[in-house]
Amino acid sequence: MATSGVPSPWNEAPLVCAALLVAVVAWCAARAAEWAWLRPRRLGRALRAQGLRGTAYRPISGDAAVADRLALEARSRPPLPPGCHAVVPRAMPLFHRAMEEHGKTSITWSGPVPRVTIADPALVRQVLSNKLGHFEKPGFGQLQRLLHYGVSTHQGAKWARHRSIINPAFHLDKLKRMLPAFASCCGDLVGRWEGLAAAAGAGEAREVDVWPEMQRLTGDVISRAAFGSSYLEGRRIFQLQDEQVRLAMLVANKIHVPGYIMLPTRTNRRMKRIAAEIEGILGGMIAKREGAMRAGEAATGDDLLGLMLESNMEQCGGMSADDVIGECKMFYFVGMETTSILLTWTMVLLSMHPEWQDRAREEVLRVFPGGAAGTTAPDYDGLSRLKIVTMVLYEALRLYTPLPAVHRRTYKPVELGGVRYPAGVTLVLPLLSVHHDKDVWGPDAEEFRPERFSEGVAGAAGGADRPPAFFAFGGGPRTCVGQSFALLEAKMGLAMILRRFELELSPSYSHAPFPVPLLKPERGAQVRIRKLP
Ligand code: HEM
Repeated sequence: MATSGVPSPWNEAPLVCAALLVAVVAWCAARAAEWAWLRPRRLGRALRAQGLRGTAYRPISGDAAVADRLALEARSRPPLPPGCHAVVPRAMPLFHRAMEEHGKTSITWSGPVPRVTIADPALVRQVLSNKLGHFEKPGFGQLQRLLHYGVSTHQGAKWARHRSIINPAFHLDKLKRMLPAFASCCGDLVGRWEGLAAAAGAGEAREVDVWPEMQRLTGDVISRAAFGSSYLEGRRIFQLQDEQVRLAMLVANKIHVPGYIMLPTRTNRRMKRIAAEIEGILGGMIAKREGAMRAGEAATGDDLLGLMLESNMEQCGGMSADDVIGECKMFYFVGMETTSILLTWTMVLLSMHPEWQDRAREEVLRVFPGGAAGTTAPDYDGLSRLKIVTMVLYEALRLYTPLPAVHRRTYKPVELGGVRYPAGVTLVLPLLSVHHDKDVWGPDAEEFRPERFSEGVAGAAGGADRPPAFFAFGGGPRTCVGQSFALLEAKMGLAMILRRFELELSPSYSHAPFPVPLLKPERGAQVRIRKLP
């Protein structure tokens, strides 16, 4: 049988496939070169051409690897003498060196990627306020998405929609309704400490590591405040997330490999199972609440989940069920560790500075009479009258800023402080360094002096005529949503602890602020507690 001379398109198929494959590989290679190699170099050249100088860190790949190396270096560094608050050189050696050598705007390189560190408070404020929309948060990696994915990671319209739904849950009148939950968790902690102190004998001191104690307290507070009566399920989520974070640390230095998280390694599989379990629990809780709300029950409660669902309903369902799950996961992440760090450093500082401990206790006992035996929980009016305690908390936030740095990326070309930045430059705003800057806070910047906040935050950095330079909660539109929540919780905790216990630094305490990624006490926070008569 004769075959026709017309060529079949199928005969060419392998050729076409091969050509397509070559084109795709070439395109990927060009993009990879552009993003991993050429583009960073171009950005670096554009910045250097304008006179910006910087410090190269030994080239290594990936942010997480840098973080690991910094962590190792910090661990090998000797602790600071107790009472020394000059923590920046120990906690942020890379940025500190860059600033010492090149001033308040400098470049740091880890590999070919330039990052500009900006430590001038006026420029920091300008970036955070983002008046013309030139700055965005840098992209978040696969690992971050697995851990939490909420308002703190979203951008643009999605961020604006989520933020407007979440904001009302943190209004003062709503926070006031959460106070009983705060008091009950603080009461549990105080009860446990009384047991420990009683076991030590009357008038005797007992050593506790306040760091895990404060983590437990703030974990309980966020569980109750976020999930109200479903608090025990909330606690389970907290345990799972804790394990998730520990696993995340194991894979952190491999995560820059594209698709790594998809590989079926044992750790990755466990992380995915955890994420699925958390989402299952949260999904069940949310469905139960939504069902109750649809049935017209006033079942939303005074907790964050209920308030968020209420606000979501008012705004005609701006968030999907998955979005609500993401936001709940985020509350744990951003809300728990930060506040526990604040409380831990505050207690360490009050143990180092007994004169301020006495002043704070006197104030607490004056506002909430009844002495160490006082059983009534502090109310909102009383907490808002605690001026000395507030000053102490602000000074702790200044010296031991829980989030030592925040990051932004230029979204469009922008001029800032006389330098023109192309789009795509990562900016590091080292809040901790700004808070320790002697040019801003005066020659006593490294000293614990809560009185600098006696007129509030605005005039704290060198008087009312100087612009504010306190950024512990960030600033601008992306300022911390939970600021009042955290301060109220910290005041409640401190008031209840101070009126019952005296704190002193334990001889076993080693002063080692540890920066990756939040400013934690690396070797614990051992404090001796003594029950007051
Ligand atoms: C002492 C405690 C806290 C400190 C020092 C702190 C600090 C910060 C800082 C510096 C930012 C800005 C990050 C940036 O600009 O990139 C931030 C954002 C945020 N914080 Fe807090 N925070 C604390 C407690 C809390 C609590 C208790 C919650 C919630 C329960 C919370 C929720 C958030 C959220 C949702 C954002 C993201 C806001 C946005 O991007 O629109 N924070 N926090």
